[in-house]
Amino acid sequence: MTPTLDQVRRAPKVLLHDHLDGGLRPQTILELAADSGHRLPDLGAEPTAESLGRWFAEAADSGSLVRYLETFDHTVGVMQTGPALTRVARECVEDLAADGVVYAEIRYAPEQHVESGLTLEEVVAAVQEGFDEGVAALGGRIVVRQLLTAMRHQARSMEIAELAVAWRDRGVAGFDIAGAEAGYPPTRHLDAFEYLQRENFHFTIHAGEAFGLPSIWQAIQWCGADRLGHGVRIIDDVTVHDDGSVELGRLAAYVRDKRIPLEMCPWSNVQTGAAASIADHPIGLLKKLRFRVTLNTDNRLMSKTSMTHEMWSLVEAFGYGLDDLRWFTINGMKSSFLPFDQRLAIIDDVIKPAYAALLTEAGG
Ligand SMILES: O=c1[nH]cnc2c1ncn2[C@H]1C[C@H](O)[C@@H](CO)O1
Ligand SMILES: [Zn+2]
Repeated sequence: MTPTLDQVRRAPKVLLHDHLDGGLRPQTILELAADSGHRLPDLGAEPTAESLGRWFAEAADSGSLVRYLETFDHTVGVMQTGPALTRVARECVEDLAADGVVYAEIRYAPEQHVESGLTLEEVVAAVQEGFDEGVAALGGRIVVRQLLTAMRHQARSMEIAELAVAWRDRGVAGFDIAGAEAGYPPTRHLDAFEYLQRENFHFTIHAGEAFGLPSIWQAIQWCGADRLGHGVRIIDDVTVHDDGSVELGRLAAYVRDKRIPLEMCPWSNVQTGAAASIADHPIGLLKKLRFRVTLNTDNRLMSKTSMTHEMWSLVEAFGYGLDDLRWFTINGMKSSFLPFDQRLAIIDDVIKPAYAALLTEAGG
């Protein structure tokens, strides 16, 4: 049964892959740029929230991850003070809650926010302050955790991993590496991943987005990633025969057997050229094959998206019903870096009852 857009809006959502510096409100960027003197891109006329938002989406719509990433200069550029980081973090929580998100893990790279003299510690504290303010203002309707990202072309991953562990009981649930994938394999940061494993901590790795199976293989078999950021290229290890039968290669079989979560971000992949369109996105087949697929936004500003938009696009492209959206949502919650009892509580007390009510309303 096809849900209405309004039902999708109201459905509870879980978001594991969303970049803090990829989700700013355009109006906030304008105001923070005016405060800080950061030079925004030349739009030919005085920028408005609308024209700036359009610029991000168009510039990011490049077919290349490297060019997509260039737009972040103008979000990271205005996130260099404590108050700016706190504001962006608070607004992020407000926007996600308004979109129906009940649990979110938000990532960013602390090392990119020290240009004006903040310490790494101060960066994490400022973001946490914004999350706490946002969650408190919403009466705890949403649970939010930080993931600390290290940039894969830099050499600070060990330091960031230690920072994440130091904050593990104060709002940081995990670690990640991001940035241009080709030329920067996950094994470059093996020491950081080994450290995190020794600390019994959690991490995900952006892998299989702009680069293929070797990146996914390294992330899992060398680095021990709990989850894969994107992981779309796992489809290269899946063969569909003429008679419709499907054969999994060794790596794809391992990922499915071990229930390794794929943090899929369909619209981001269309923009960077990792998928030709939503209808052609491997998420359709991977879901059918029962991989542990989760649905995410990646960068709400650059991809002009939201969880509602991602879900609605899948409803339109694949005819998904509320039961399919519930499956993605529960997969997301099962795959989160929260302690098991807290995951279960959100599934049993929040997600299941809300979907049951929606299904009853939809007559199913
Ligand atoms: O989809 C992505 N792939 C790789 N890196 C990404 C993606 N989206 C954002 N980033 C980078 C740019 C940000 O500045 C950084 C930290 O959030 O992570
Ligand atoms: Zn990402």
